[in-house]
Amino acid sequence: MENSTDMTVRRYGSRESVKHWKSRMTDPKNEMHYTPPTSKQTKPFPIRGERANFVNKPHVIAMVGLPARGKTYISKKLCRYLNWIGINTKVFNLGEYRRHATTAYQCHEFFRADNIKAMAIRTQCAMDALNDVCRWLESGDGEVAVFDATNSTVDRRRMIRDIVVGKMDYKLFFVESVCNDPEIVEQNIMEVKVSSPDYANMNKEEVLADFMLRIEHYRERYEPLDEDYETDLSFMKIYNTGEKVIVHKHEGHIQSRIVYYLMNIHIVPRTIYLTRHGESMMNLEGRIGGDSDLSERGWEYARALATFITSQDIQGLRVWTSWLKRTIQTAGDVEAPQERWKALNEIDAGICEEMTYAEIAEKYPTDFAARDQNKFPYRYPRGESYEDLVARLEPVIMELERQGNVLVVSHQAVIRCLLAYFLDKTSEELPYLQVPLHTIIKLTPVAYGCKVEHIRLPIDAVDTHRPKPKSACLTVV
Ligand SMILES: O=P(O)(O)OC[C@H]1O[C@@](CO)(OP(=O)(O)O)[C@@H](O)[C@@H]1O
Repeated sequence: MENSTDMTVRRYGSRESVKHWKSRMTDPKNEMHYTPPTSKQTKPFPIRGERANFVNKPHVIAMVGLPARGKTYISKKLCRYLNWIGINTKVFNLGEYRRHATTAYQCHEFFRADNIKAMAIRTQCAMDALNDVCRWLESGDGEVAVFDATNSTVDRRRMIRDIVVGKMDYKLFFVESVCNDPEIVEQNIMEVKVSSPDYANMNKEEVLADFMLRIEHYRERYEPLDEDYETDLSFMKIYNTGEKVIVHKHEGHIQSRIVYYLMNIHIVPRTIYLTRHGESMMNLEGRIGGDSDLSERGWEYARALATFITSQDIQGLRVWTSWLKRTIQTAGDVEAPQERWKALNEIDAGICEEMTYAEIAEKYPTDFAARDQNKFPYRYPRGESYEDLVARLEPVIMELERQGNVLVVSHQAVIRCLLAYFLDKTSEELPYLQVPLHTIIKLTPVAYGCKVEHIRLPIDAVDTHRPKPKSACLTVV
């Protein structure tokens, strides 16, 4: 899956915190107390669901570790998570700068410690990447930049600290991935390095041999992070993909969240199955929310789902449903341990619960138009927004990251939020993701992303998807 670097799309979080921090740094009159930004008041309509800002000083997360230790995997995953919770994050991968600055990769010799010419290019690339990191954070667009490189010597980390902390006064947190299990390293090389542009013309065996030598060149100079030596640095060290974790001097909310998240992820292969409940009585009437029973066809789907799951013979499967009848009925015949999560309940439509879209448009035309204009932050009066839902679902994501095979039976809006996390979708795309009834969405982790399969079971159902109107002003029901 591609890492999202699209800066034109505003992610869930507000950038006001960073802009405000910048103005504080540049305005000599400014005291250290916080003045809320005023620009929110000029938005086209009040964004009632806007979440609290998390980041009031830009952060650089710098990876550390020998090649093939999962640094890029961690960087991309962390970036996806932070964007999903509303913190605008981007990965800067040093390998890409190096490929850009050099002609086609020849072999491991390029990485020898005594290759002076190559070393000069590599140092320049690191400076260029860091420059871009700082420019991006300075522009106010970004909140967290992940610097994906080996950063494997004390000297390199000192240079990063001098620029990031000394010059820019940003926060800096190092994440080191240590792996001494040769099987994991080899698996990593075979899964991701063989398809690297560096190795376009080599077969798998040649790639493995070359990459092992590349690692040896790095190992000659490798200086792992050490709390007794680099005493001032904030960092965490992850051993063997999470077997052990050490945290040193982490500071503040954002670093705590990063530590907690990275402590929960694992790389054991598994599959996540997402499905909505079977068609409900309210779906048949075109009504949103409520707690109705399944329709005749919904019950049929429940039976077909159980048969499908049995046919897949999924090891250690767990089933999670919401607290609402339609999901519990749908999962009823599935033979696996079941858990009910209130957090998986459908979006609370507040005063619009159990109404049809046409009724809402007639009774609350202003609200209806506001939702069409900007669906993600729109909060139903006395109900929830998609943005609220993402916050409510964070513990579910964290637990999904810890688990093996799971079948989640939930609702249209909830599954959109979960899908957005796994597929790295923006807040604009999220509320319009297609989650049809009577369809199982199978997610299998591959390399840096997820493979998605839609398995439609052959039982008819109504279509509850309401697409984004062409013009938000001309709302058509
Ligand atoms: O955000 P929109 O597109 O309105 O979709 C969410 C709606 O989907 C529905 C069906 O219309 O979900 P579900 O049937 O999965 O419980 C409503 O309950 C919910 O309000």
